[in-house]
Parts: sequence; C-alpha cells; structure tokens
Amino acid sequence: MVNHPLAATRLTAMREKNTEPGSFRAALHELTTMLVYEAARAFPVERYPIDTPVAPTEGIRLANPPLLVPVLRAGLGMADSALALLPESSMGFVGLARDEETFQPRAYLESLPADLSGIPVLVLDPMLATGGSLEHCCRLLAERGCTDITVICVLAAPEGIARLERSGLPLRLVTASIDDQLNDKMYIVPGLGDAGDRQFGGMPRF
Ligand SMILES: O=P(O)(O)OC[C@H]1O[C@H](OP(=O)(O)OP(=O)(O)O)[C@H](O)[C@@H]1O
Ligand SMILES: O=c1cc[nH]c(=O)[nH]1
Ligand SMILES: [Mg+2]
Repeated sequence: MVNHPLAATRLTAMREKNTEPGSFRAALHELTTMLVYEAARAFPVERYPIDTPVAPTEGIRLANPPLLVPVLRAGLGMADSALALLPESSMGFVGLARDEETFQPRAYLESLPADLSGIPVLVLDPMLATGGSLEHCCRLLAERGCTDITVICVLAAPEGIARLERSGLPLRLVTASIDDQLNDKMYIVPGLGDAGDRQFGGMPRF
C-alpha cells in the first residue's frame, strides 16, 4: 500500500463528493503518478554505456518495460500519467462494465497482444470492489501467457483483495487504500462513488 501525505491529499479530493469532474481527474492523474512510481521500484534494470558531455559513464534503463492495460472506462484516467512515466511502454485496452444487478463484469473491448509470455503487465483500474472485473481482466492476460501482472488501483475492498488472492493468478496489487467493506450495491465504503461516472459523467447508482 502506498502511504504518503501527497497521495493522501489526492485521495481525499477524490473521495469528497463535491469535487468537480475536472479536479477529480487531476487528482487521479497525480495519484497514478505516485502509484506507478512505487510499483516501478520492483522493475529490473540493466546498465549500459553512455557519454555525458564530460566523460563516459554507465546509464540505466528498464530491462523489460511493461505493457500498460487501462480498464475502460475508469482506468482511462490513469493511462496518460502511467505512459508519461513509462514512455518505453506499449498500451493494450480492456473494456468492462459491471452489470449493476448481477454485479458481473460485461466485456465490450479486448485489445491485447496475442502473446504476452515474457511481458510484464501493469493493469490500471482505480477500483477493486468485488474483484470480478479485475479477475476477468487478469485472466485474459494469463490466458495469453502473462506471468507477471501488477494491478494498480486507488481503492481496494477487502472482498476484492480476497477474491484476487483466491484466483491463483500471478499478480501483485499496489493501492492507495484498503477501505472498510462493500455496501449492498457492491460499492466500496467509504469509497468515492463510481469512478467512471465521477470522471466522465453518469447517474449516481450507490
Ligand atoms: O470489482 P468490481 O465489483 O468488478 O467493480 C470494479 C469495477 O467497477 C468499475 O467499473 P464499471 O463497471 O463501473 O465501469 P466504468 O469504468 O465504465 O464506470 C471499476 O472501474 C472497476 O472496473
Ligand atoms: O465503489 C465502487 C465499486 C465499483 N465501481 C466503482 O466505480 N466504485
Ligand atoms: Mg462505473
């Protein structure tokens, strides 16, 4: 979990119900930078020779830049800042919408490389609630041979964390908060509401 005063202030702006969509998107953008920065501590690097204007020395580059996979819609608001920190990365896309009666994810977009063996993947979705959506996304990646998945989210519910743990998928989770629980509509409590609607508009359902 990323526990930092600057992350906490962005998270507070996102939780506050009167935060306008523009400020919500700005806070998500900045918080994503911090979450990706922390997640990237674990990335392997390689050394290679470079020249400064003064002398030869050794440079560092990522040994294996990850594929970035935002989960539409809400993960779209994390895509730009992740790509800014990882300009060497490519991006795939998964589109999922949770059915608000059954709470099952409905897939409407799958734009991923066919073979992900040997390629680490950073999945971007601000919300881990029941875990159905992120489990579905990570299964798509594992079916393509991915064995190294990092899920980056803003808020995680204990129920969703337990589900990902039970899934046996090869993943680790980086989050800014583990909240208390889910309500009867499967929204995270205290949470921040619907992360897609808060960025892009829509009807409150919680
Ligand atoms: O853990 P779960 O119970 O599956 O819920 C989490 C999912 O819900 C949200 O997306 P949503 O389905 O609302 O789509 P949206 O991004 O288009 O709003 C969120 O971005 C996750 O993908
Ligand atoms: O609290 C929640 C749960 C699912 N999806 C959201 O956007 N928010
Ligand atoms: Mg939504």
